[in-house]
This record gives sequence, C-alpha cells and structure tokens, in this order.
Amino acid sequence: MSNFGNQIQYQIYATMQNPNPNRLPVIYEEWEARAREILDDGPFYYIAGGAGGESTMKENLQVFDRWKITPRMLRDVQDRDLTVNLFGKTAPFPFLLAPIGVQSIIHPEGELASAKASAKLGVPYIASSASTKSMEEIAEVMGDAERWFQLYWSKDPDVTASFLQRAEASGYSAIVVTLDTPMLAWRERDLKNVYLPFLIGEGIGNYFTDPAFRSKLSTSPEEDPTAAIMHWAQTFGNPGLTWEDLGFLREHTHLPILLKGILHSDDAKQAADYGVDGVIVSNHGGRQVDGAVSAIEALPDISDAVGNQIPIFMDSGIRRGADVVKALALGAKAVLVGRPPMYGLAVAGEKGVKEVLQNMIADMDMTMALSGKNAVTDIDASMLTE
Ligand SMILES: Cc1cc2nc3c(=O)[nH]c(=O)nc-3n(C[C@H](O)[C@H](O)[C@H](O)COP(=O)(O)O)c2cc1C
Ligand SMILES: O=C(O)C(=O)c1ccccc1
Repeated sequence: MSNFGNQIQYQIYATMQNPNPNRLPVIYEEWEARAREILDDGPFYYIAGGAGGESTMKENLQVFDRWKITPRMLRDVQDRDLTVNLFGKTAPFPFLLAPIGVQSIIHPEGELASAKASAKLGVPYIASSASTKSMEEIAEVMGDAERWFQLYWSKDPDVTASFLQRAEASGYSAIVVTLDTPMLAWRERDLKNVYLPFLIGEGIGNYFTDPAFRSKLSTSPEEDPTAAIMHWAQTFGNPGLTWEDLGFLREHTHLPILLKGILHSDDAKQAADYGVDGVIVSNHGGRQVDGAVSAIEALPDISDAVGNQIPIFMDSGIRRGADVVKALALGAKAVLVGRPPMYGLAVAGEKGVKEVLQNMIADMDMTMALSGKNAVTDIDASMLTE
C-alpha cells in the first residue's frame, strides 16, 4: 500500500523552492517540444510520425476524451495498491515500457538507458527485436529486473528460433509477438526525409550478433555491413504467416506468449482458442494502418470477448494518468507506454525516461484516488460514461 502520487508531487514542490532553470518538463507536450529541438528531422519524425496522413495517430489521443470518469466520494483512498499480477509475478504498477526499436537514434546510450530507468522503477521493460543493443547487453544492465522480449517473427525460422532461445537464456520472462508489422507501413514523413535507420546500421543489434543470422551470410557483418543489412531487410518480416504457424512459437519457447497488434474481437478469440497467454490491443501508435480504429475504441469489445480467459494489455495513445485509468476501466490489466518515455530519453537519457514514467504513475495514482478507488484491481467500467 502506498501514496506514490502524493510523494512524487511533494518532491516536485520541494525542489521548486529552489528553482532550477534547467528543470525537466512535466507536461507531455513540453517533453515532445524539447525532443524536437534536440533531434534532427529524420530521427524526430521517425518517432513522432505515423502512417499515411496520421489520422489514426491523432484519433488515438482524441478518443480518450469521449470517455468520462465520474468520481465517487468518501471511500478511504489514503493507502492505495497499485500492484498487478502479471503471469504469477507482482508488478508494482500497471505499466510496462512498450517495445521500441532503434533507440540509438534518440540517445547514444539507446536501449541501455531506458532499460536501466525501467529496472530502477520496477516497470517491466519490453526489449524490441529491432534494438540497437543486443538483448543480452540489455539484460546485463537490468540485473534481475523484470523484462519481456518482443519478437519480430523473421522469414527465417532459424533466426526466430534462435531469438526465442536467446531471450529465455538471458532472463526474459515473456514473449510479445508483434503481428501488425510484417512490413513497415507507408510513412510519409520518413519517405520525405529519406530516413530509414536500418539502412545506416541502427536497430539490428540482435541480428548481427545472432549465430543463425550470421550463418546465412557469405561474409560477416563486420566485413560487409551492406550485404548484411540487405539480408536483414529481405528476412525481417514475414507477411506469409497464418494462425496455424503459432504452433512453431510454442515448440520453441516455454515462456508465456502474447500477441501484439490485436484490434478485432474475433482475432482475440482466435488467440485465446490457440492457447496464447495474452493479447495487446494496439495499432502500433498509428504507425501501421492509417484509418485504423483507435486501440481504446477497440478495447471494450475485446474485453467482452476474452477478458475472462486471458489478460488484455493496451497501448497507443497513453499520455497521462487519466488515460491509464480509462484503459484499465475498459478491460486492460496494464498499459504499455511508448512515445512519452522516448521523448524523455531524447531530452535527458536514463533520467528523462525515469522522470516521465514516474510522473505518469503519480498522475495515474492520484486520478485513481480522487475518483474513489484505492486499488488498481478495483478499477472497472462502472467508473466511466460515454
Ligand atoms: C519509434 C518507435 C519504434 C517502435 N518500435 C517498435 C518495435 O520495435 N516493436 C514493436 O512491437 N512496436 C514498436 N513500436 C510501437 C510501440 O510498441 C507502441 O505500440 C506504440 O508506441 C504505442 O503508441 P504511443 O507511443 O503513441 O502511445 C514503436 C513505436 C515507435 C514510436
Ligand atoms: O518503427 C516501428 O514502428 C517499428 O515497429 C519498427 C520496425 C522494425 C524495426 C524498428 C522499428
């Protein structure tokens, strides 16, 4: 039990008595604006941009406003419980760090900085297949802190099997299989800026260190990086996959398997029928299908369909504490945060990631308390009206 939000709020006001002109932002939009000042066009828009005309990306934020919380009074919210049970382990908060590739384009320390910040807070870190640092390097800086591995299911089954084996060996405790990105979408900003991080050798740390990947090259990535990058580009995604292929993953890992990118309740049902351990309702931050339904809009149907069978997670548009409360009320067990901590990374490295996460947790805690709930697990749809 805690009053996390009050403590963070107190800390902020305590330092304000000694104002520092270089203080880190508090407001989400200011983090984004500071990141914009720091990063060049290519990397900034790689992060901030979406697919096509970015209508889904905008919708991801706007749809949260359709739902209203009706706060309840006199319900003893002094000591609150923010913990959630994730596959048999207690997580301190209903938050995970979303898998984000190529963090070296944001900060020189890349994934190591965000992984360390997550580890310090106890927020599970989901390492992307497309990390610039290898999954083993990330694991090393995290000690025994909770971490999951996000799989981009390669066209080469040997590479997929090798990634699963390496993830289990280096202490990752769940596999997140991202299904919405068998290829990168039409992203106008990146095409305009002629910017694709992989072509300059960023975001392929897991592949260049992988024995199965290396065994398919006639010259090593160190001798001929261009050939290795070309081979990566040809095998990175697999648009030929079907539901029947899920058995391959089960054969190659003992870890819980979650499917990321689910937006239709029939797909969620199919996932549950295939024995998958969880789903992540997500439209990839509006980066894949422009015009796709927002994740928060898709969540209630999916919760109705499979909520009592498997845990449901959600991302795409979480910016503030109230967004988290609404997502939990609509059926998510926990949320993934993506762009906000990445702006923190751009502005202040590890410290920035920690600050963004901590403030969002504090905001969530206080919104929950002021709405009349003293435990994350008590948050339900009765709090909301449309
Ligand atoms: C720069 C960037 C890179 C991403 N890389 C990955 C990735 O490697 N794997 C993945 O599953 N999702 C990736 N995502 C999607 C996030 O995991 C998450 O779904 C998305 O950021 C949620 O939207 P939001 O950040 O706007 O809330 C990426 C997102 C961004 C912004
Ligand atoms: O940019 C992305 O959204 C993404 O998911 C990705 C895909 C491949 C490599 C790096 C990131």
